[in-house]
Parts: sequence; structure tokens; C-alpha cells
Amino acid sequence: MRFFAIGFGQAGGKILDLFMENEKLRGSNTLKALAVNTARTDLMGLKHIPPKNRILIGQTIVKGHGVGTDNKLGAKIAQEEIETVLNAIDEMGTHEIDAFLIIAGLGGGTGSGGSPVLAKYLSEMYSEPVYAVGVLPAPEEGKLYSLNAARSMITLLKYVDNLILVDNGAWKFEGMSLRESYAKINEEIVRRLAILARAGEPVEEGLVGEMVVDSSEVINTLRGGGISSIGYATLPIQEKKKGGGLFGFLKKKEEQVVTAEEDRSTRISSLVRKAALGRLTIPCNIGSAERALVLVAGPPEYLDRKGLEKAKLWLEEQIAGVEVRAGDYPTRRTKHIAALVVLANVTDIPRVKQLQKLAAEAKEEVEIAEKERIEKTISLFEEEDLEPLF
Ligand SMILES: Nc1nc2c(ncn2[C@@H]2O[C@H](COP(=O)(O)OP(=O)(O)OP(=O)(O)O)[C@@H](O)[C@H]2O)c(=O)[nH]1
Repeated sequence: MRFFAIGFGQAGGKILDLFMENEKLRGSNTLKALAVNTARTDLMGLKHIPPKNRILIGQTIVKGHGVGTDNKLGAKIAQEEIETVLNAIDEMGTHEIDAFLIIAGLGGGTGSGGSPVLAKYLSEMYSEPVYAVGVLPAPEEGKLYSLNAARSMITLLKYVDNLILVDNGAWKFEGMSLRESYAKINEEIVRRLAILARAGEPVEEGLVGEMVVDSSEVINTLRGGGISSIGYATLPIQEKKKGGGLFGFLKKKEEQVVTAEEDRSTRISSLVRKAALGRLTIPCNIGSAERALVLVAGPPEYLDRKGLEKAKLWLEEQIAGVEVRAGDYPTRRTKHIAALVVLANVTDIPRVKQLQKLAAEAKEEVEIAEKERIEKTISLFEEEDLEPLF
């Protein structure tokens, strides 16, 4: 799956930078990456997106300092400078890509306001699907972030072919602050995107996928303009050494490592279940998904067609719809078997409901506060009979 990815704002840029690093490390050069921001320092902090593929917008308005969580300003700047962004995309080349992928934190200003604007233009100008990865703010970030995210989500859903949500609140790591968790959350997001990017890619020389998933199957799964959540699970593998002895046995117990000789089919199907029922990028009711896609990657001797088919049947029972696509990707560049489950077009997502509620409250509070402020300011001058200067 060849993505043209645009990291919008700080979170989007950082996640895309890591995605780029990951793709380089695994020897793939199919990912096109462009970072767009109103903050100069955010762009300067990127390491793997080449400087020529970083665009600073809004310089005349915010002087390279970001929009300070004002997503209306973020949207306005993106609208005014959309030509610059679209020209950069065109110059980088779009003829070989399968889809656009906009990545942004939806609680801030630049990415939250800018990504729906970009999604609108890309969906009008190109036939390739436009997906967004939207990072939702954690509850402790406050009502302004909720209001921003809710507004951005509603607008994005008008233009994208699919919105993959990631909930920072659900992903905050034990004993860590949200900020300290960012790096780990970003790694988790990139792990999932990297597996998705393997769909339809030529496999390493000498390897053959048993059930290949093409990029068109990813596109068919994600069609329809809904919200998706992604599950993921891995299992470490271990080459079976002759005379592994007591140490080998202990290691196996501790780390739950597996060897190729164990029941492959059960192992694959339980790994897929673990991915679907475990921690999703956004917690949701799996029974409300319209479609699903399963991708399993790992060394070929650990992959198994029967196991995948079993997992597919099981998922068909779990989701609301009937469309489940499944495939595998053999690779020797890993010491794990990884299962990815995309739950497409889910409708029962408690965090989104909660965000809408918080956003509605925040909107009302802002309006009341503004009205009161105007009234109080006027009343400050009511008693005096002074004329304004002009
Ligand atoms: N997962 C994750 N979330 C992040 C990261 N950085 C910021 N966020 C979240 O993204 C939201 C803020 O968005 P940013 O991308 O920082 O803001 P921006 O788009 O650059 O906009 P302004 O800074 O307002 O100009 C908040 O909800 C943060 O919790 C990150 O590296 N990873």
C-alpha cells in the first residue's frame, strides 16, 4: 500500500517522521512524506522527512510560532495557503500512490483545523482515497481540546474516505504523564501503519504469501467514510535450537515464545482474536463494525492459511457486517508474528460520544462567558457620559 502521507501540525509531523524512519529501516522507499506546520521549531525537530518536504504555512499571521490551539485559525491559514501545500504534493508526485494519509492531533490548532481543509481539496482533486489518522486528546487536556477535536472530526468525516482514530487517553502508559507517553504511543501507531503499508507490497525475494492482501482490499475495507479502529497483537518467536535444555524451557515459559512446530493454525487464529479483543487504537464495540481486515506478518514457517481462515470466520461472527478480508505477509526481518485487525466503520465508540458532550458543554460555556464579558465591559462605562475619540 503506497501512501502519500501528510503530517499536519506537531503530533502529525512527529508520527509521520517515525513512520518514515520505520520504512527506511525495513528498506522500503514507497512512503511519500510531507510535513506541514505553522510552527517552525516543530518542523526543525523532524529527522527523517527531508527538509525540502517540510512546509511552513501562516508565516505572515503567526510568524512561525504555531496557532496556539486555535483550530479556526489553523483552518483559515490552511485555506489561504492551500495552493502551496497542493503544489508541494504535486511536485513530489502522486501517480504511483494508492491512497493519501493525513496524520494529525485533533485537539490542537494547526493539524486539527488544517487537516479537514486539506482532506477537502485532496478528495476533490484526486481519485485516490483520502484517509486520516486522527489523534484524540486525553480527557485531562481540557474542554478546549475536546471542542477542537469534536469540530475537526465532524468536518473531517465530510471529506475523508475513512478516519482512523487513536485515543491518547486510552493509550497513556501506566505511571507516565501524557507527554512522557507520546513517544510510546507514536511507536504503537507506526507499528500498525507499517503493517497496513505492507498490503499489496512485493514480498522479500524467495518468499511467497499464502493469502495475499492487495491494496485494493484495504481500500474496499475502508470505503464509506466512517470511523475505524485498529487492533494489534504480537507473539515473539524462537528458533528451536538442538538441546535447548533447561534454559530454553524457562525462557519459553517466561516470554511465551513459540516455535514453528507448535500448532500453527491455532496460534494464528488466537493471535488474531487477541488483536481484535485487546487494546484498540480507539476503544469501541467490535460488534458495531461494518467490515474488517486481518493482516498477519511473520516468517513464512509461522504463517498458516487454515489459521487465517478460522480467524476470518470468527471475525465474521463478531462484527455487524459480513465482509472480512484476510491475508498474510511473509517476512524474515522480524522475530515476531504480528496480527493486525482493522475494524472499519465502527459506530459504537463511547469516547466519541463523550467528546461530543464535552464539546457541546464547552461551546455553551464559551458563549455564556463571552456574552457576560461583553455585558460587564459595557456596564463599566455606563455611568460616565464620555464620548469616544472617533
Ligand atoms: N500521540 C501523540 N499525541 C500528541 C503528540 N504531540 C501532541 N499530541 C496531542 O495532539 C494534540 C495537540 O496537537 P498538536 O499537534 O500538538 O498541535 P498543532 O496541530 O501543532 O497545533 P498548534 O500547536 O496549536 O499550532 C493534543 O491533544 C496532544 O495531546 C505526540 O507526539 N503524540
